[in-house]
Amino acid sequence: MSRRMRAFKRWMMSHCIVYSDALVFVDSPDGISVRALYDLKEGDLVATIPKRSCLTIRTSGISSLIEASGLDGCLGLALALMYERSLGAASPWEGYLQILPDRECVPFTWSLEEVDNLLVGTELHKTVKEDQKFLVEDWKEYIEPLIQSGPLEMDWAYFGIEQYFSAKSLVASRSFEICEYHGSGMVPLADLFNHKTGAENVHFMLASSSSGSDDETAGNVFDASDDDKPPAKNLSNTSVNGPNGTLEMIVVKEVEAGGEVFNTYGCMGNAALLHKYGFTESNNPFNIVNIDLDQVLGWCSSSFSNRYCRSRLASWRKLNFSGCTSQVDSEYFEIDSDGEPQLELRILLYVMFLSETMHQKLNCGIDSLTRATEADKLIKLLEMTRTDSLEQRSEDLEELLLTDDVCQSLLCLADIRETLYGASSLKEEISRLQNCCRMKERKLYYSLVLRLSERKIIGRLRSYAHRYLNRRKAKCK
Ligand SMILES: C[S@@+](CC[C@H](N)C(=O)[O-])C[C@H]1O[C@@H](n2cnc3c(N)ncnc32)[C@H](O)[C@@H]1O
Repeated sequence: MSRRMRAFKRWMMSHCIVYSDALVFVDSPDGISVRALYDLKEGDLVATIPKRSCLTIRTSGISSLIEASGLDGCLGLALALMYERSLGAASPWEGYLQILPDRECVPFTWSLEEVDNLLVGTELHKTVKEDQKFLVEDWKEYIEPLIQSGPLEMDWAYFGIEQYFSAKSLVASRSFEICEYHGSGMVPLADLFNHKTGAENVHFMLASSSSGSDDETAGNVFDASDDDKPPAKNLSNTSVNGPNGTLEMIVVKEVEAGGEVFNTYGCMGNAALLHKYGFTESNNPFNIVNIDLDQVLGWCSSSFSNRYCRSRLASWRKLNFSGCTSQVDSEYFEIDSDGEPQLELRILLYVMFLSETMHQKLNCGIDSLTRATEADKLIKLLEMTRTDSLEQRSEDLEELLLTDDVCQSLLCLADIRETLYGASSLKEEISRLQNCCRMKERKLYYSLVLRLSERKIIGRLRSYAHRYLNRRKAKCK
């Protein structure tokens, strides 16, 4: 066992963190992971972690300054983390802090050149640039004034912009939402488990019956893992609120002796995994690709006049359709991992290609359509804009949107979306990934996995459009 792991184990013991002797902590050049020494069975309680041992804005030595400055959330926690790190051996969390990496390799810590080279075309490119801008703004607005005139002597060496980025990367990738009182916090031990999409072995829970809990409720254990769960990494149900109490770690899926014990950080695609945690997975079923509304409109205006496009877009909007919106204020459509484009995009393209007569008919009846339920709206739209009667079963209705024009425009949009990745072909990127070492070229490796997972979805969008073009051809024969 490594020296830092031994020190961490001693620290856990002195902070009443108790864990099963079936858990083994493996410290390798790839980071720390947790393995099972013996078989773990569903329902086994494998660790208990007192809330008091967690580093939160309430437990940190700088809590009064954080409260007085009105800082909360991730920013407050990042300041607490920087402060405890600045204390070195004098911090009550020293034994825990020494096992943390200096920073997590999340894209907002990359250089601008790396972001531009590795993420261009991907769902993260714009977002990461915005993140970097916002982080600098936050640091200038909230942290810098504390260094210059704060009541504590805060040293630039520990509270500078670099240290802030490092702390934020650790907060993003390792913090858990504990309860309303503590907010999110660094939870020692719980943050040693790696993620596996849809295949986690443990869940973290707030134990409502633990001694010292402020809010003792009927002895139940709160489990944040119900069907419409927040990510299991999130313990945000506040039924057990207050400074004291215990977090528990329970096995939800058995692990054989020797196997790695995984947690889940939630159901998310590779863009979100890379964004928050600095890694990606191959074959992640939650991957998606987005196509911006601006790209769709740009392509439409290469075929139609601007006036024509505006009027078709206005009809689509009058029907109360819209794309998704992001933190960078763009409107976009999702293409799911099977290559199926969001229904709203198919409807927009359908409306774009309506004949002038049908478009006029639609506009005359648009008020009745807006009053229809979501389910009826599509039926009414198709009834109003088609010459033949609708005999299809409802599951086939969406297929009626996929006219030849709509399918052809999906193919064009796929090509346009793909150009954003730059000059390298898909084949070249596959061979780059094959020759890339994950350990030595982490940023390149994970960004290539992201790029390829997105480009594969674009390929599936093409197959989707071809499939419907072929079906229509076959029907016409
Ligand atoms: C909560 S920590 C997990 C413990 C971590 N491995 C360590 O060394 O302390 C989260 C970080 O672990 C790494 N990680 C977790 N799951 C991973 C996975 N499936 N593949 C690669 N890295 C992973 C990522 O660097 C992530 O930001």
